Amino acid sequence: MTGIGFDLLATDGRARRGRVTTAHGTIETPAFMPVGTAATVKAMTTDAVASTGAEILLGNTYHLMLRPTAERVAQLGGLHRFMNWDKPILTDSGGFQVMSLSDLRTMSEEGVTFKSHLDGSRHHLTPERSIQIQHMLDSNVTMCLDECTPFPATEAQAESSMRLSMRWARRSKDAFVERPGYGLFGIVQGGIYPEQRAESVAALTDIGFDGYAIGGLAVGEGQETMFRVLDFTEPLMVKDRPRYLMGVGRPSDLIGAVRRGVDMFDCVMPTRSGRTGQAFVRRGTINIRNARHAHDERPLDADCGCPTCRSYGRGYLHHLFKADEMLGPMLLTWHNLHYYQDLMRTMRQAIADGNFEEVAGTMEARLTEGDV
Ligand SMILES: Nc1cc(CSc2ncc[nH]2)c2nc(N)[nH]c(=O)c2c1
Repeated sequence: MTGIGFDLLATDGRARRGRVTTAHGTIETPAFMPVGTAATVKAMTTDAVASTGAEILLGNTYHLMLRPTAERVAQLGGLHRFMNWDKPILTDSGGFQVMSLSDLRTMSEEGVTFKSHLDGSRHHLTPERSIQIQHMLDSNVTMCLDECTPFPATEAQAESSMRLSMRWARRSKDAFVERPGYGLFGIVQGGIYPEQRAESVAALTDIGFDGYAIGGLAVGEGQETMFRVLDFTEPLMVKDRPRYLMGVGRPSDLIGAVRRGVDMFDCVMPTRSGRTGQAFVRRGTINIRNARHAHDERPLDADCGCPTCRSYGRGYLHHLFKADEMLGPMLLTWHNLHYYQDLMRTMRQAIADGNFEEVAGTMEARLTEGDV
């Protein structure tokens, strides 16, 4: 097997059931990838992450190059060994995080120069350097260095930004070291503009990648616009390679994007909001800090089989957050990640069974019931 393998196992409308094969194991798709930014999925051990059903997690070039540095992670055996995760890892290329985290950054044709948000030290990230860092991390899925076009952007701005990313994609591909079970994904840009999105898909397909991410979405455009961009972009993408929608999303985003042919997702929502006391449940969301949960002995979600819902009531979880006990963020993170994996498992089964629309419609309706 050269690069990353992908088998399309079933389709139901535009929804796809597939399997990605890497040197560190397989990933059933549609798949949700928990975010492990600084070599940890916050508040979770890797055994706990694996117990939720996650088969791949995300790392971040930006964070790891600053601390502890890619050289240190490589010296300590690579990211899998370093963080005790022996399944697949996908790493983002760093451009998005530079724009969202660091200040005093300058973009050029060569790459991006920025100051570390940790200690103000200066760093330079080029397509070549990003690919080299991801190789040192021993990442199974490497992402091209791209510029995530801001929203809103004019069509001219989106075109210029996308074309820079396409030139960087070519340089990323030239710098990538091919290894069996390891792959490089291109990232489609183009803002909300059909012609720009089409040009980007064509450019990346012409270069040739193991998978294709859809970038430049989940940047404030809203769900309706995101789905509209997917509706005219996805049909242009090759069917025999995985599609990865970056930074998405809430449960209703995942359902709508699977319906539109997306295979892989990542989002900080289940982990970040779990730490703030927001639980995702089948009927919507619960903010456990709300006083109405203080006396409630029911679990977060009666239909959830996670360790949190099996053993703890809302009243206890409410207490943990009010007392600022670290067990609170741990238990809500664990529940949210388990719920997200249950959602993906349900959609995978529905596509295989040929009743995706019925199952998805029922889940979408329940999400709006509220008053959980
Ligand atoms: N919305 C969004 C989110 C991310 C971060 S995905 C991620 N990295 C680490 C965790 N999660 C993106 N990353 C890149 N490279 N390009 C994008 O267009 C883009 C868009």
